[in-house]
Amino acid sequence: MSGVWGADRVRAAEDEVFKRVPEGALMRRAAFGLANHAMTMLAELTGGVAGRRVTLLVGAGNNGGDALWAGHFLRRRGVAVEAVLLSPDRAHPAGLAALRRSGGRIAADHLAAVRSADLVLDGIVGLSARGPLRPAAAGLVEQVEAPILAVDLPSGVDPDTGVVAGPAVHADATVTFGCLKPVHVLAAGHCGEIHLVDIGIRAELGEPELVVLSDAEVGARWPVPGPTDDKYTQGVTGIAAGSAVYPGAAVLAVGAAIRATSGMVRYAGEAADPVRDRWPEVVATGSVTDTGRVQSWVVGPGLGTGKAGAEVLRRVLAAGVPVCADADAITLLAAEESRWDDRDPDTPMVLTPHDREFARFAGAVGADRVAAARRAAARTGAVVLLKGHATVVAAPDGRVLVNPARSAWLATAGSGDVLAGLIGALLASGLDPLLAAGCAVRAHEVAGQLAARDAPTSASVLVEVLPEAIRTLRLAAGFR
Ligand SMILES: NC(=O)C1=CN([C@@H]2O[C@H](COP(=O)(O)OP(=O)(O)OC[C@H]3O[C@@H](n4cnc5c(N)ncnc54)[C@H](O)[C@@H]3O)[C@@H](O)[C@H]2O)[C@@H](O)CC1
Ligand SMILES: [K+]
Repeated sequence: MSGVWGADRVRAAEDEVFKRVPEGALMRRAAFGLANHAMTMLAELTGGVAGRRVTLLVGAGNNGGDALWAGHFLRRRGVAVEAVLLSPDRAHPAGLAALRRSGGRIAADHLAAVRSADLVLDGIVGLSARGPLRPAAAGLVEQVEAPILAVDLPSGVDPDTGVVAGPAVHADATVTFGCLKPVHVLAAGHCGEIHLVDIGIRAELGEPELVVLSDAEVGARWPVPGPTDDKYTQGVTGIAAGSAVYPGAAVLAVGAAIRATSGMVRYAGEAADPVRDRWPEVVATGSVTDTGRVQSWVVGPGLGTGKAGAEVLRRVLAAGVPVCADADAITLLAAEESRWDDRDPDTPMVLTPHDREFARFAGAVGADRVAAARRAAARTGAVVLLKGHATVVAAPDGRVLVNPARSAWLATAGSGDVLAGLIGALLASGLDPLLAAGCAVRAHEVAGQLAARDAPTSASVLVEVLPEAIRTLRLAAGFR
């Protein structure tokens, strides 16, 4: 489990450490780790470090200080280092002196320094950054052709929200210090490969603000049958989705639930025939009232937002079992406040909105996606899974899981139906709703990778590769 802490918490932890350790010592430790990664990158990129050139982009604060100190360590290993000082009067004095002592140069011609580099270190701004890159820095970054190693975080990306509101660094790799910050999981695409350098603040950080589940953790939690299990004891998933006009959503959600666990799946709705044709193992009926007992319901995909859909939602919410409400179910809940009352507030619920659906029941998402999801979860008493490139899953008690996307292949029609089916199956197995949603997102993501293999894919293929995705997760957890 990787913990993630915001800028304020990191600063507070650093302040605690400064009571015992001089400020400069922490920075030198950070910069030494940074220089090591720069050396590795240089060696990989150019087959050796002799005669290689590193250019430092140095801003006004300690982030620039890190870059200058790293330049000093690189100089000592024979690398040619040039520093571009974006705010010459405010460049970190000790870092600047160290770089000068070891023979590093201050660039007179900024453009030439950037263009001649084999590797560029982005020390423009770090944790105290506000807003996008300013024009001078943006102009230089645009001219960089060499790989960029971001110091702590890619400059121009908001440290706490990952928002990119204008020009920003697109790093090939990022070396961060002490812990992961929200930018690394919410804007992973701007960070490249992320390396963490320990600077001894972990003990002062306390409980993480966000958590990223690893493949191994998801694999370890994935429900599998034990020797005494039968089809009922593993949890029966009910799927109330699809319609005569839109049977596809039902077929996909049912398929995902079937492949997620070995438990049983029941289907209720107008698409019973196509569902049965595709998935003979499903017990399919026309209506939720005829369905036998289930341990969870998935309601919403392709359901429709008319009277019939509303009645299905009402019955599902009143069933007293965990519910994953997706798509049309969210729209129905948003349309009429009183529909929330059909739910027993103690029964777990997972809502899976994209931004537009979210806005319907909780207001505009805004720049801070984590805060928005947390707010909506607290208000509804449900786990809120806010879809996006990074998926944010918030529990009513304030816990938040984030899944940083590794690609965008999952942005395809029907992908959400598959996710809903997965969540339903994990809820039926008895997993805590936050974990059910978090584990489902991860499996969905891994399935997306396997399905796409660098070419566009489809939701049907996602369902096909689910067993392989679960196998991958379980392998990561050491199950063979
Ligand atoms: N506190 C410490 O001892 C340590 C700090 N570390 C480094 O220090 C960084 C934080 O340093 P600082 O708090 O000095 O702040 P930054 O280096 O992030 O920013 C410095 C200043 O840049 C200006 N600025 C803000 N947004 C800007 C923008 N968009 N464009 C241009 N300028 C902008 C502001 O005046 C800000 O105070 C961390 O990210 C990390 O790299 C590490 O050395 C570890 C130890
Ligand atoms: K930076």
